[in-house]
Amino acid sequence: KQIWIEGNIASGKTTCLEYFSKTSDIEVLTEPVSKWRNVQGCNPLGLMYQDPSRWGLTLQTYVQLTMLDRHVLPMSTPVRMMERSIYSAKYIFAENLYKSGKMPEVDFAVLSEWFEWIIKNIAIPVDLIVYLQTSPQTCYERLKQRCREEEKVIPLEYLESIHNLYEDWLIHHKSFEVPAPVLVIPADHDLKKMLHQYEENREKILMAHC
Ligand SMILES: Nc1ncnc2c1ncn2[C@@H]1O[C@H](COP(=O)(O)OP(=O)(O)O)[C@@H](O)[C@H]1O
Ligand SMILES: Cc1cn([C@H]2C[C@H](O)[C@@H](COP(=O)(O)O)O2)c(=O)[nH]c1=O
Repeated sequence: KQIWIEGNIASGKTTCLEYFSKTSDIEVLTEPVSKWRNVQGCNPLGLMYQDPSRWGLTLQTYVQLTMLDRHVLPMSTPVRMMERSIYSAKYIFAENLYKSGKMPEVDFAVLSEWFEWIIKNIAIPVDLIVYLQTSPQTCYERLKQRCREEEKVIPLEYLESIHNLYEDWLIHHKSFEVPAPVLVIPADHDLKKMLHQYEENREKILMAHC
């Protein structure tokens, strides 16, 4: 079973995965953010936030590669939970850069051709998408609390755009094809309630498509 945990920046994906990582026979793959912050001594994530028009393609190309690298890892347990996917990198983040006028058309076209080639030629199986649905305001507060250096420049409006793209994709089915059933978990609640909800949904999540 392959399960993707999707949601806005600082919605609680890593915290959710940490919780499930305590279960035996589950492999948890977190996002390779450390790579996005340091590739051979360069920081494409930081560069993108400083100057998205110049560095958006650089970051998104690297995100696409590192996500693909995660997707093709052989499974070592019956269940794999992965933080986001090559799909959300493209449908949410690259799309946001392009739609907001910060990614030039030619950059978006090249990235899109790469993406289309990958999903046509390489199997990227998924059984369930768990969407942690938050308000942008909650994410904004959690983002400030987490205090990742590169993200200090993120305004609330950025989280609103990411939120709207997620909602159009996974809730309203208005933008792109959704590759698996979606389980929506309301995620504005405090940690105690979130852990309770994860427990309540444990079977639904781990038995995806049985
Ligand atoms: N339910 C919650 N209530 C309050 N704070 C939370 C909750 N879940 C996570 N956090 C905190 O919010 C920040 C972002 O959470 P994280 O799990 O890293 O999100 P993501 O992986 O989606 O970016 C972290 O500082 C984390 O400790
Ligand atoms: C997938 C993806 C992510 N990013 C950025 C967004 C955030 O600043 C970090 C990921 O952190 P999170 O707390 O796990 O959401 O990376 C991006 O710019 N482009 C992408 O495709």
